[in-house]
Amino acid sequence: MDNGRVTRPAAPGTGLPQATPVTAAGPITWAGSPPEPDTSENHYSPFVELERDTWARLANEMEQPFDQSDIERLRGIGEQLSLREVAEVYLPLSRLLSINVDAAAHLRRASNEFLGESTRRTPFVIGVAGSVAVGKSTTARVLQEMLRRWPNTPRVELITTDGFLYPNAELERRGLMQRKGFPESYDRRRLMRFVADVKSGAPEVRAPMYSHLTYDILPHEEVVVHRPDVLIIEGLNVLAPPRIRSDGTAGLSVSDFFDYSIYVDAKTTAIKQWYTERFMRLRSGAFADPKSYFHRYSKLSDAEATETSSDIWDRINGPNLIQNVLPTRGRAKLVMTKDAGHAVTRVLLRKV
Ligand SMILES: Nc1ncnc2c1ncn2[C@@H]1O[C@H](COP(=O)(O)OP(=O)(O)O)[C@@H](O)[C@H]1O
Ligand SMILES: CC(C)(COP(=O)(O)O)[C@@H](O)C(=O)NCCC(=O)O
Repeated sequence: MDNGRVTRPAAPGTGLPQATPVTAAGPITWAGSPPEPDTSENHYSPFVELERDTWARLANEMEQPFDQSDIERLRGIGEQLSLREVAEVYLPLSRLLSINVDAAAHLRRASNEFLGESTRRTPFVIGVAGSVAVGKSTTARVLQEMLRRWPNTPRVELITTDGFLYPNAELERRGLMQRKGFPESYDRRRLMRFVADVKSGAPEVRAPMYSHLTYDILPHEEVVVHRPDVLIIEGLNVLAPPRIRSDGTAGLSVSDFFDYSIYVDAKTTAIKQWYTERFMRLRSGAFADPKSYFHRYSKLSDAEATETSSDIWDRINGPNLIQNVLPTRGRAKLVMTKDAGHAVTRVLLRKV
């Protein structure tokens, strides 16, 4: 995990435009008032659905901020990310997020004025949820890099929730080694405290770190978050609903502290395929390192590797997706749906 700590400064005039109005993209059919009340099934959905073409048109006047080397650096193992995908999908998304950051600042100022308060700006927190292997990390890294180039958000930090998994020794003790990634495999109280501290404006908040290499928490490492303009929190369960207490009342959930949330979505069959393909790549890459927890898998034949990854998926990641992750999709403010080739084909936006 590199936390995307890429120190490339926002370059005024060479990156993104100062504040291109979204309407510069031309007529947006979904934004107009329909002549007749919408009585379709969609009427009852909390989301407006935008096909890729409509979404991509929003980027019309915006300048491509990345070059090919940025793409190579930001894309995860096995991910298909192109300059076109960045321009047509992620650029409008970063602009929408930037608009939301401005709106939150405006609301805070107006509320302060009304209440006679003088509260300080705290980080704008964005949650990125979705299955294992769906490409959350790439989405989060791309957004981090893009948001840094908008004038109102130069300081964007990123953390992944795997740091809040219990260490393997504790998972063993709780009988959860085969449940890694399920809600109960995380120290949810610690994660909640972390997000609450960030959102209350604490100057320095620390998070533990996880290593995919050792498949365990790194006991002597941590990520330190210093009151950024934006904090992106990426992880499987970031949209999980609150737990119900024994007296029947609901507690808080991490997402109560989010200012915005994104769910990265794709068909389960496609995600399983991506997981398997990534496993094959890791076999000759990361697993070849003797320090890798999965080193024993580096010697597997193609057929054995396919069987092993399929088994891990069917026992752990697949059931977790169905039981815990997918049910949180409707809690997101925005859902990005990918096709089997990793391209985003539509965007669902919560109605405002
Ligand atoms: N066993 C592994 N060894 C090394 N890297 C891994 C391993 N498993 C996953 N990764 C990397 O960790 C990151 C997070 O993966 P994951 O949690 O599946 O989320 P996503 O694919 O949605 O970003 C990805 O960049 C992936 O390539
Ligand atoms: C570490 C993960 C639980 C993801 O954690 P996240 O950052 O989403 O909280 C996942 O990548 C994982 O390792 N799952 C366990 C099963 C497997 O090895 O694929």
